[in-house]
Amino acid sequence: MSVHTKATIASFGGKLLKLAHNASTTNCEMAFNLYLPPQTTINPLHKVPLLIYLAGLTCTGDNGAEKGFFQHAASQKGIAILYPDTSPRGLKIEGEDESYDFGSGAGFYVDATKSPWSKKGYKMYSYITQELPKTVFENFKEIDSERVSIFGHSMGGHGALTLFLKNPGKYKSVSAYAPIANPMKCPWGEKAFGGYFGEEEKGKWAEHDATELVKKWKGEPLDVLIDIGTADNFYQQNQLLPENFVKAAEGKGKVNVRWQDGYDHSYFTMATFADDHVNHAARYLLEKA
Ligand SMILES: N[C@@H](CCC(=O)N[C@@H](CSC=O)C(=O)NCC(=O)O)C(=O)O
Repeated sequence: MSVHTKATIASFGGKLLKLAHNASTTNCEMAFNLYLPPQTTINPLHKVPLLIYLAGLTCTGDNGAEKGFFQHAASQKGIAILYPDTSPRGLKIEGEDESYDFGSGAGFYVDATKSPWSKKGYKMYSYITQELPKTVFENFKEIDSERVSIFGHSMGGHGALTLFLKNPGKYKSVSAYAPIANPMKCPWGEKAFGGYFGEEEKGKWAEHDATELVKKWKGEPLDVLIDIGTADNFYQQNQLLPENFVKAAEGKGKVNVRWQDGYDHSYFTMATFADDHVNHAARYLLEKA
């Protein structure tokens, strides 16, 4: 599947590409950003690994690319970063654009099973795990499809944790900022899972809940980095529930939750700790690969 380039922007010696393609899973054109580090132009035969950043509610692929500051360390380490959108767009579903936490900008990285969302294209799990990476690897031969990691923020932190836990071995590492760690138990998750799966389908909800998934984890010992600000208003409103994830992950490896004093839910937090998250992925994409 071809992609078209809307802009090429120099960034930390590499280039940030603003791209779009027609996606069959989501039934619409999807915009995304891709950062190619300088190593890809210095030696075109040198393949670089890929780090996928999943953004939160209301975001597009632009938020992380423009405010996350991830290109700084990615440029030094020689890692490409993929910034997908957070939902399909413009599917003409009633209610699609009515609220910030459901529909447009709030795909929750799941494949909806409830109509009309399921029929129209709300299939962000398939899009992120299959169609988008396939498109990227076909069009950018300088990226190594065997070395992929994932991280994200808030709804995207939920996406990163669940995609990692549901696909042992597919991603070399995972980290998250302020993830929605137990969506079955918080207002954001209840609304999204009720809408995309149906209120009664609690078994389906559990298939996309990081706290439920980690209880069943049988893969390699975990090494998860999580940053949360002590001034995060959504943590204070019980939308994130990281303690539930930490408890459920006992005996499954390391879950390093760093409480960052005075930091909030915003991209100032992502930017401040960006190098740590890219370096966490780099340990698995470069050193342990
Ligand atoms: N509009 C909402 C808050 C929306 C919000 O804060 N979104 C966060 C992600 S929240 C979890 O997924 C975000 O990253 N926003 C984009 C940004 O650039 O900050 C409200 O009014 O509460």
